[in-house]
Amino acid sequence: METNAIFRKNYGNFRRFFSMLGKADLPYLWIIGYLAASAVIAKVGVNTTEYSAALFAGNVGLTAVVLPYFFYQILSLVLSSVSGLINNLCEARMDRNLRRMVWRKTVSLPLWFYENNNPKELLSRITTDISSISNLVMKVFIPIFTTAYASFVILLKVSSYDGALMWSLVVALPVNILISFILGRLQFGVQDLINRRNAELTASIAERTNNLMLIKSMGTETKESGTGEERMKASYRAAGMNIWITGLAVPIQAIAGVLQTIVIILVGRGYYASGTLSLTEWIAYYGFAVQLTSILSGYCGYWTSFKCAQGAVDRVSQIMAEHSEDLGVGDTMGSPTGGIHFEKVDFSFGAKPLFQGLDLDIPAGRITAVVGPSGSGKTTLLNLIDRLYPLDGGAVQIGGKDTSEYSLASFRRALGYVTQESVMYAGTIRDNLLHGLGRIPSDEELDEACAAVGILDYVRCQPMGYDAPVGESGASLSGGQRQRFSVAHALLKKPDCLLLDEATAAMDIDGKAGVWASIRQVMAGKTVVYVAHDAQTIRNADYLIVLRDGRVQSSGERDEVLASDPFCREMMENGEEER
Ligand SMILES: Nc1ncnc2c1ncn2[C@@H]1O[C@H](COP(=O)(O)OP(=O)(O)OP(=O)(O)O)[C@@H](O)[C@H]1O
Repeated sequence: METNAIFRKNYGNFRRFFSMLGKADLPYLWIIGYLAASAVIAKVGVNTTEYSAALFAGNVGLTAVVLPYFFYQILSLVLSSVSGLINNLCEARMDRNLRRMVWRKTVSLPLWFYENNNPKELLSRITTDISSISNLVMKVFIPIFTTAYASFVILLKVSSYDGALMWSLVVALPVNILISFILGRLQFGVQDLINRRNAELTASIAERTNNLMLIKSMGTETKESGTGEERMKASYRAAGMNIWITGLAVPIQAIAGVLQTIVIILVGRGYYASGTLSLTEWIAYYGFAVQLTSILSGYCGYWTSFKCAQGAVDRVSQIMAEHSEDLGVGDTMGSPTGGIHFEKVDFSFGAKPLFQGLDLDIPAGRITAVVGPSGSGKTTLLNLIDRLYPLDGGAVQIGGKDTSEYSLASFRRALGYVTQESVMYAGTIRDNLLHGLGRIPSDEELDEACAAVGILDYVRCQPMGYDAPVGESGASLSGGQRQRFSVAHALLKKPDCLLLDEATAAMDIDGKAGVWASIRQVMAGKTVVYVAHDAQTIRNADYLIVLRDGRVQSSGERDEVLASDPFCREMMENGEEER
């Protein structure tokens, strides 16, 4: 958690928060509507209180008191319902707009950002944190203004009875604020603990349900259920503390309210007894005092919500402050001619250097395999060609031109990349094959691509054909089938340069041979770079590069390197033995 830069506690950065709100296309007109309705409600509330005071003081004139009282009561009710509705609508719209903005930002962030930040935590930024922020704005910030205005209207009215009388309402203010502050801090502390305990419980359960197969095969069910129960107990203890503190807060606030009422009654009684206040004013004064007390006790809740949302504000505004990848800036990449050249490339993951001054040539129009021991930098090499990470130094060139001069969008369109994971989305086979293609190929073309990778028979066996669902992340497919669809998808893209990271590793021997024959045919005359791990796959290459510890150990024509490089010789010998 400490390594997670964006989740560092950095309270108080409200400049970033307001700049984020400024970009969120907030429903300003609705907010203004809400503020206007609240201002009218404050005024109407004063009238309602005064007419009800007159009524209870015995003035029961139908047109002078009773009808206006009904009118203001109904108006107040209608306006309160409308303003409540507007507030909720504003909050929902704000949720939507903020989520849209943060999601757009999130997908445009560079890859390293996701590696430095836990993706599961990022999900909760877009869901829970944004809800807290919308709630903070609509249920705390804006009501602070509206209730402050309502208090001001009440105080103004009371001061119109007698200037000094107003101070009797204000005198209890510091005590109320202090109580709100202390209770708010306590409640925030416990709420924060509950959130952390619940997050730990959720993460623990999610991790274990994802690894049920491992738990069962290791026979650790009892141990794991004990771990889950410990987390549940911790969560229960935090909830218990919350119940006690809330239970304590209610009588404390009630006692503070009673004390204030005593002050109000004693002061008001004196004014009434001396004839400074009429009976109607005395009742109205009491009504205003009760309203003001209830407004002030609401500030305790504002404080808690504010403190709870502060972390969310900080986390989300830090995401928004990150630099996005600029997809459109640079030259448009046409069909690259010429090989790939690494010119004194430096690259490190954090403080750990991987490539230092790496020089490397990958010939154009040929198939090049990158081999080497685990951790030697093969995958990273492909990632750097695809510009998934920024270089620390040096340049990667294609056809003599620095790849960073091309716009990312056109560059990545020209390249096809099948990664180690063969990522698939929950959708249909067609959705996955068409994903990001920017065109809709005919079924014949889909058939051709699927036949090339030996998966057409599988598609034809599906009652829904290309419209058959593949399950969450392609869960209803085998690893080899996912790889075949991923290669088919890359071939449909018709790339000028194809990168494959162990893209056939999960296929059987015959399957691999068929797929490689198709790749050779479809990519004839174009550049293919792939990571190979076994003796069979390595034979598909024309050219070989052997990496070791981030350096090129050997490179050259396949047969020459196979004969001379000790790592390749060992790999081939092991491969022969396995046959
Ligand atoms: N996201 C990352 N953050 C930190 N270090 C990383 C990251 N990705 C890779 N590395 C490190 O960089 C080195 C090279 O990793 P890379 O995945 O490129 O190796 P590889 O040769 O493809 O390995 P394998 O054959 O096991 O897939 C390794 O030491 C690895 O631990």
